Amino acid sequence: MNDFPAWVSKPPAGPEPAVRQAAERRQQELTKPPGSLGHLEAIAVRLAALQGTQAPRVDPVRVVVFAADHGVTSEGISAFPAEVTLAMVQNFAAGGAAINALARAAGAELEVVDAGVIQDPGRLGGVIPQRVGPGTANFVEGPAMSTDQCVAALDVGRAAVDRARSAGTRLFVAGEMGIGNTTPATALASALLRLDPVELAGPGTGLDEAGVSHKVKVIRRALALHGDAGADPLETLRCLGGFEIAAMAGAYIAAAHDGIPAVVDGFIATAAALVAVRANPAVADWLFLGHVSAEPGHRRLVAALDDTPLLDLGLRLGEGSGAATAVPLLRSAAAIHREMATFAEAGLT
Ligand SMILES: Cc1cc2ncn([C@H]3O[C@H](COP(=O)(O)O)[C@@H](O)[C@H]3O)c2cc1C
Ligand SMILES: O=C(O)c1cccnc1
Repeated sequence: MNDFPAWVSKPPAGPEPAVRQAAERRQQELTKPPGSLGHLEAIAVRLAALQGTQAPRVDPVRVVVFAADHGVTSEGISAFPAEVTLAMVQNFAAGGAAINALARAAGAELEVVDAGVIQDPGRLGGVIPQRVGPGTANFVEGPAMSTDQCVAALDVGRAAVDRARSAGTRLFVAGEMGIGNTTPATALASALLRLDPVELAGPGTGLDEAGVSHKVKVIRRALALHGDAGADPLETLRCLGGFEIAAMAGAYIAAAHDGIPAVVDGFIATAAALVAVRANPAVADWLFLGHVSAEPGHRRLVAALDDTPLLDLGLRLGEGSGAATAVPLLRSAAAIHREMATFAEAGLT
C-alpha cells in the first residue's frame, strides 16, 4: 500500500463492447472498399467505442501545458539553463511558442499551468497558478517530491481535466515545459522498465555524447539512491518524477475517469503515461499515442505501452507539439465515421 489517494488507482469505465462492434460493422458498411481508410478506420472505431456513439467527435479539443522546474538541473544535465522554463512560460502567455501555433493550427484551446517553476511568473495572462513548489528537489540527494507534493501535483492534472470537462472538452492533450525534464523522464522509464539508463537516455535539448554519458551517470546515482522504488509506480513518481510529469499522469487518469480520450505527446509525456498506466492499467484504453519522438528512448516507452503512434515526424520538442499535430488525424477519423453514407443510404449495392 502507499499513501496516494484512492482516485489515482480507481479503474475508469472501459470502452463499450457493443458500441465497438457496431462501429466495426459501420466501417464495413460505409461507401468505400472495406479497410481502404487504413488506420483511420481503427482510430474511428476506438473513438466511437470510447465515446459510446456512432457520431464521435473530437471538438472542443483542449491542450494543457504543465510547466515546472527540476532540482536535478544543478547536476548539469540539460543543454539549456533552468531559467528557460520561466522564459518559455512567458512566451506561451504571449502566444509565441511552437505549441501556440500548433494548437491554433489544430483548432484547439490552449491553457498553460504553472505547476512549480522556480521563479513565480506572477500574474500572466492565460497562465493558471497551481504551484506545488519552486521546482522539485535534486533527486540524486533525496526524493524529488514529498508525498504531499506528489499528491498535489497529481491533483494539478486532475484540476485541469475538471476545467476541461466543464468546458465540454472531448479530446485532451497534455504537454510539458521544464528544462531538464528528459532526465526525470529517463529515470522513471529506467525504474519502471528495469532498464539501465544507457538504454534510454538521449540528448534532450541537444547534449553531446559526453553530456549524455554524464546524464546516464546522474540517473544511475538516483536509481541507486532510491533503491527499489520501481516496485510501486507512484512511489517511483515521487522519488524520480517532476511536478509537471505527475500533473500529466494525474490528468491522464482523470480524463479516463471523465470519459475523455487523451493524446499523449513525446518522451516526457509518455513517461507520465507509463506511470499512469502502471498505477491504473485501464487508463491505457483512453490514450492515443500522438507520435514517436526522435528522443532515442521514446521507442522503448512506446513499446511498453503496446500501441502504434499516429505520427513519426522526427519531432523532439515536447510542449504537446506532436500530440497537437496528430489532432487533425483524429478529427478526420471521427468525421468519416460520423458523416460518410452507408451503401444502403447511398442506394449502392
Ligand atoms: C527554448 C526551448 C523550448 C522548449 N520547449 C520544450 N522544450 C523541451 O526541452 C526540455 C527537455 O529537455 P532537457 O531535458 O534536455 O532540458 C523540456 O522543457 C521540454 O519541454 C524546450 C526546450 C527549450 C530549450
Ligand atoms: O520527446 C519529447 O517530447 C522531447 C524530446 C526532447 C526534449 N523535449 C521533449
